[in-house]
Amino acid sequence: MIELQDISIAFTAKDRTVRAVRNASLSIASGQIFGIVGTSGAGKSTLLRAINLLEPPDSGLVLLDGRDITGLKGAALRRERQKIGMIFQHFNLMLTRTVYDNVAFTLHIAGKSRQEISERVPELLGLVGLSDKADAYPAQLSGGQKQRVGIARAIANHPQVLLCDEPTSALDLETSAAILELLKEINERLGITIVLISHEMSVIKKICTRVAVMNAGQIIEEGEVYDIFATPREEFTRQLVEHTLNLDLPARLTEDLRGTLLKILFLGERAEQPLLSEVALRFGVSINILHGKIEYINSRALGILVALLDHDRSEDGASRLGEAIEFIRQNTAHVEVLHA
Ligand SMILES: Nc1ncnc2c1ncn2[C@@H]1O[C@H](COP(=O)(O)OP(=O)(O)OP(=O)(O)O)[C@@H](O)[C@H]1O
Repeated sequence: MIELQDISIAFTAKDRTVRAVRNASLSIASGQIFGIVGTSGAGKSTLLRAINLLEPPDSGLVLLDGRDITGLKGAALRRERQKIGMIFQHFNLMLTRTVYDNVAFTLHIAGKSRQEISERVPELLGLVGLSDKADAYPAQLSGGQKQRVGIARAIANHPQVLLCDEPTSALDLETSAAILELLKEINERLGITIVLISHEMSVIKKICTRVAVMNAGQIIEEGEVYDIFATPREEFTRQLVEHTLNLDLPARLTEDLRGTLLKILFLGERAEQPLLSEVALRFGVSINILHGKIEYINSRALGILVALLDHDRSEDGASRLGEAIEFIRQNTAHVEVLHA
């Protein structure tokens, strides 16, 4: 369990002080893949680096399994840091050393014998899928392969925790997905707790179970990834989520609309049921679906539809439309009227 209690970190350069992290508190359960998301400059990196005290907090506490490690220095700090591996956006490999030596170096620093190193490095390279690259230099590797070396190095000393600082931001989409899969596998197979920061909600969605949202140095919202996507509380979070779900309609679709345009959210099994055809039959309204998708987040379905409802010109048409919208409201997670 990692606990951050009321962490604040400020940087002063020349006469300017930047309050990078402001009163941030988090509990991260062991075995979890925990995400921290926010736009550039939100303070994510600084908060992540507080966990292994690369960025010692000005105030607040860092607890690892209930032990306060905030004030540790020297050998005691180095011992704690062995329990926390880290990977970086730009990999931070030693360019003049081979893949084998990059990984071996970490083991050497931790005091492992030659024998232990010669057994452990091939095991690690196998785990990250680089058995055939032991003698290659970083310059000979693709971005994804470099990050695999970074991961092998970070988990070499059997850490409890792996900190990931924008681990896929320098990679293309496909490679990024493969690296996230590898991190997931490491979490499941080795039980290592992962804390990952990203500016992309899509990365968080793929791999994390819980997420904290940061804005201007503060944690503004925290919860299960599914819940944050389904019902974000803060406007800032809602915008991040909407951007990821990509529900923008082309302008021409919303010009000269006749009827009521709804955004409807279905959760869990409801996302797979044909509610709208039932509504059309029951209330005699027309339904035109303009946009829709079902996302699966941690294997739970989240359905989103943008639909235009309209009524005929009969006397009770308008009231039937009202009843239809109310029925949808009662049978789905959330209904937003985009245009009436
Ligand atoms: N060593 C430093 N010295 C001075 N200012 C810093 C330092 N490190 C970070 N900052 C400032 O603190 C704020 C938070 O930076 P941080 O890197 O934690 O944000 P971030 O959310 O990780 O963003 P990014 O993804 O762009 O790195 C920014 O305004 C940044 O300029």
